[in-house]
Amino acid sequence: MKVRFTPALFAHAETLLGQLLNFDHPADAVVSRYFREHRQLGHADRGFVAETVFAVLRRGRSIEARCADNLSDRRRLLVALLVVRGWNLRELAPVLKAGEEAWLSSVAAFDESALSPAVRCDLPDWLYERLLTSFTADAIPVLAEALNRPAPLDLRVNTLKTDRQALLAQLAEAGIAAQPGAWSPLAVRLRDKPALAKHPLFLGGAFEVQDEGSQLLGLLVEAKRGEMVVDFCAGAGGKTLLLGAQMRNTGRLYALDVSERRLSKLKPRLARSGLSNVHPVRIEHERDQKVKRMAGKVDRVLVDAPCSGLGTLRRNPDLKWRQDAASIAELTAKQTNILAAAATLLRPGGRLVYATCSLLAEENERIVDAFLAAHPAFRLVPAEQVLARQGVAVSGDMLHLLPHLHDTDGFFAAVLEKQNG
Ligand SMILES: C[S@@+](CC[C@H](N)C(=O)[O-])C[C@H]1O[C@@H](n2cnc3c(N)ncnc32)[C@H](O)[C@@H]1O
Repeated sequence: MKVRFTPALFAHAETLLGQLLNFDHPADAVVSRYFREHRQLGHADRGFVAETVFAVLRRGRSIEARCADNLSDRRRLLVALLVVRGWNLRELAPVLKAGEEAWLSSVAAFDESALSPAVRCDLPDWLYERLLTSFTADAIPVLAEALNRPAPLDLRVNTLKTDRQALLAQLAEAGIAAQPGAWSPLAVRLRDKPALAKHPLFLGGAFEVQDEGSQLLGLLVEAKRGEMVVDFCAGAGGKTLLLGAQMRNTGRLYALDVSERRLSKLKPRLARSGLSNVHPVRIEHERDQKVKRMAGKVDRVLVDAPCSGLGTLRRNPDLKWRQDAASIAELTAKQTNILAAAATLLRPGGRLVYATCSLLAEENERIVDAFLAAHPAFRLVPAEQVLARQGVAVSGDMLHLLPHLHDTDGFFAAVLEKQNG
């Protein structure tokens, strides 16, 4: 749908950007609140405003460099439209003021090659430096380019209600263009971004919205019928729902989280899904008595740990500006403690999957390596073997999903098994 580009619409983007650049709340929450407060904005207007302010968040450093001494929220937006979204001066004309056309022509001719690599990649210096410990200097711009693009919309078919082929046929009938995902046998990728919240297929529980990479983390658990399974950091239950369906709605699946607010978002999703084997449990912290009571009894545990979320920059570009070395250090301490506590739940022979949506080695393999060094009863099971059994061809002992290689969000996962005896 083509938007009617007017000074009034542009002013909405400017006001919203001003709020976002305070960085005091997550960008998606600020955007949702703004749209709730401005209900007169239709679907296309919202799409324009959200995509344009997100373009500024994604490409903030190079946009600032182009603006140089002329920096303002208005100019950030004009540069984002011209350089990031590829609008031309004729398309921008309805909002341009005197002198801005000439200024934008000089901005378009700006030579980025003199900028530092971190600025060219639109990454903060601390993050660029850390990525250099895992990626080559040639790979980081390719990774950054993928992270700076909007994510596609993926669905996970609910196998309790339907199968992928049937869902694809129903979506086609409803005029929604879709294709099977490239990796997950449960995934459907949509061509566009239709509003789905009121769609009968969604309300009937045929699918949930879930990035294809996130689905692979759930598949690594290989939860089976009749088992006792714990989703230790369940949040709003994106992965809980997949685990419950894998268990064919049998056994017991505990959805733990410290946040009542997040767990409460699981309730309507459970109702749609048709699952009745899920038990949401609010815990105070990872050493809660409710956790201790399950020690040694559980077949499988998923630890989808709280993390920097830097693998999700396609959706949450503000995260790179809202974190620093100190917040990462706090997270790694938390991840270490949660993993150690969650591991106590397993029976001998049981399996734990440690997962994050981070790109940083210190939140990922370093946490797992330290855990294995301190817990000789555990061994690493090659992730590629577990996925190959389910028809997924991704290589690596530990799973690294990357937007520039897999066209998913960035994810990490390791499968750990507790030895018998
Ligand atoms: C990455 S999110 C989980 C997302 C969720 N698994 C999903 O697929 O939608 C991490 C979750 O860990 C929770 N968390 C933080 N500290 C925790 C702790 N000590 N024990 C259990 N959960 C915790 C957070 O509230 C958050 O919901």
